[in-house]
Amino acid sequence: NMSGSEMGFRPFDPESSFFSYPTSLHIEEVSASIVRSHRETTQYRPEELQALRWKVFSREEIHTYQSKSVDEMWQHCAVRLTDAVQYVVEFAKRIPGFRQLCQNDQIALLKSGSMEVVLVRMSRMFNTENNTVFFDGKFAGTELFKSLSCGDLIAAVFDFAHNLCALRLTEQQMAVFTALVLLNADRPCLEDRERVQRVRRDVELALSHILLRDNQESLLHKLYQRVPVLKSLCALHMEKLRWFRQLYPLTVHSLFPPLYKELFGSDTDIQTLTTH
Ligand SMILES: CCS(=O)(=O)c1ccc(CNC(=O)N2CC3(CCCC3)c3nc(-c4c(OC)ncnc4C4CC4)ccc32)cc1
Repeated sequence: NMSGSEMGFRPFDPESSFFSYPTSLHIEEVSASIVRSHRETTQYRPEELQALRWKVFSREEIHTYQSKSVDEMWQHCAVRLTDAVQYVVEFAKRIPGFRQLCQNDQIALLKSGSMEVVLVRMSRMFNTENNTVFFDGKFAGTELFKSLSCGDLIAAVFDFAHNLCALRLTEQQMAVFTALVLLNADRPCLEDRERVQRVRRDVELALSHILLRDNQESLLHKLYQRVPVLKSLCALHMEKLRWFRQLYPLTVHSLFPPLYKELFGSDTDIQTLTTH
């Protein structure tokens, strides 16, 4: 039988960056570490969401949300979104290799990728039977968000969540896919693209490895097809955010969570995102 090196599995030597194939053991370690980080940084476990499945908002509760003013509802949503983004930041920091990227690249990846990961994670909190998403402790339909006056955005978000939820990703598949969404070497203003690409490659191998093991290789294509939709959702969201900021500059400036400036402002304050 052939020896290890003849079989093409050179020992993974982190120094030699030229021909270093990660061994399948290394890829297993990368997957396991990402899945563990995912489990530690998702606010609700699948079984908890399953138990809450039929906890939907009453007509009165929906009415209360719908009677909020535009800026009240945006503020309310902003708090929920910031909470979700904070968990994504924690997840990113635990992806093998992410912390080794320079701080500016970590921030650039989070600035452009954290909302996309929030949207992907929303699909695990979606109930395709009654088209509701888990929000504020119960499952809500699109009508609950009426006072945001962003019907097209909310409809598109629900549509995306529904389609992704229908793929029935396992937690492991979801974990590695969200790590891939973050480790995008094409993001704007990256200082060391090759470095991001190298970290990404191990995660790409991890996803293919997991899908192969689950006998679901066809999912890879379907997942990659969803990435441009994610991008367009975030672009639509940024459009709405600009519109909202024009109407309610004070709200955005004073009441939106501090994370706002880092993720959407120009001056990137490194503190909140990368400390604690
Ligand atoms: C990132 C921190 S920040 O820079 O300070 C910041 C930046 C932007 C905003 C304003 N956008 C906003 O609040 N949005 C947008 C969207 C709907 C379109 C895309 C995601 C969304 N979604 C939710 C949300 C959910 O948030 C966790 N969870 C379940 N469902 C939903 C709603 C059905 C969409 C809750 C708020 C929310 C607020 C704060």
